[in-house]
Amino acid sequence: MRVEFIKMHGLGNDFVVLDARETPLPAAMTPQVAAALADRHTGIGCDQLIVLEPAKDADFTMRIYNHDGGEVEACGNATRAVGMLAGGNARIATSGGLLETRASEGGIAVDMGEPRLDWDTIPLAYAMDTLSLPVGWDGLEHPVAVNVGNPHIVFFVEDNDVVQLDQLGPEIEHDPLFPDRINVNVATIEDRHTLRLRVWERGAGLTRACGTGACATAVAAMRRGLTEREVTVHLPGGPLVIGWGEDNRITMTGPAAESFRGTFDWSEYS
Ligand SMILES: N[C@@H](CCC[C@H](N)C(=O)O)C(=O)O
Repeated sequence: MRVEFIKMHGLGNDFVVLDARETPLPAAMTPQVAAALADRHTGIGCDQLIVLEPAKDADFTMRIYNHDGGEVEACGNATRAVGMLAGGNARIATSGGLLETRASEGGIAVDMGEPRLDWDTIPLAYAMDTLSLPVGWDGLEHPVAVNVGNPHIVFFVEDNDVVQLDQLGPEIEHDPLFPDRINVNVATIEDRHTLRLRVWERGAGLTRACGTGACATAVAAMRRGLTEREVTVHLPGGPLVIGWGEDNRITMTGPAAESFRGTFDWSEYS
């Protein structure tokens, strides 16, 4: 059976979107099918596979699968992309919580909800101060841990361009300190309004941008008193504006785009 897909991206973090709001998929999505579709050599190719389904208390549900097929709770860039697909304003149910998008001058703005900061909500394997974990990996030390729907660890360094993230990223992602694994962010503070960020994503590796990584890093910088409560985060794929309001909610604003549409034969992937 042929299934339609939409290829989208947010700052080069790319997605295959399967819109099952009206027509269900031929069978339930599995990690194996998701990984096969995400494969850049033998599938369509993407960092994350997104499945949209009907919802009771929201406009629709967004299910998120990493490049490796694992289902996860949140994806900031995909939230902007599917918000755009829905016309700008949408209430989207995810396993990480309800997210709201609206069309804005800078593209799509998303209310990403409240960050979780306690060690067991990250989650970490042991009780620790999440503002400065007493751990380090080859020069990367004393990170901040933040959960913004998904788990992140943030290192502040003098020059994030020189960090060997392709080597340290997988080591940190799989460290037993992180029972659910972790997304790894290395950031450099430019000034009180500007950050530079590179991200090793759990289950996807190095990506051009990570929306939740930008949110987690902004919150980490604000908790440390390094920046103001609104910052521009420059990722390899471009900038996102992140605010952390007095109401404790995070707002992310940035672009999203559709690349192309197509169809594939479900039986080839299942
Ligand atoms: N690209 C995403 C994050 C996708 C999920 C992440 N890799 C995880 O495993 O939590 C974003 O834009 O936030």
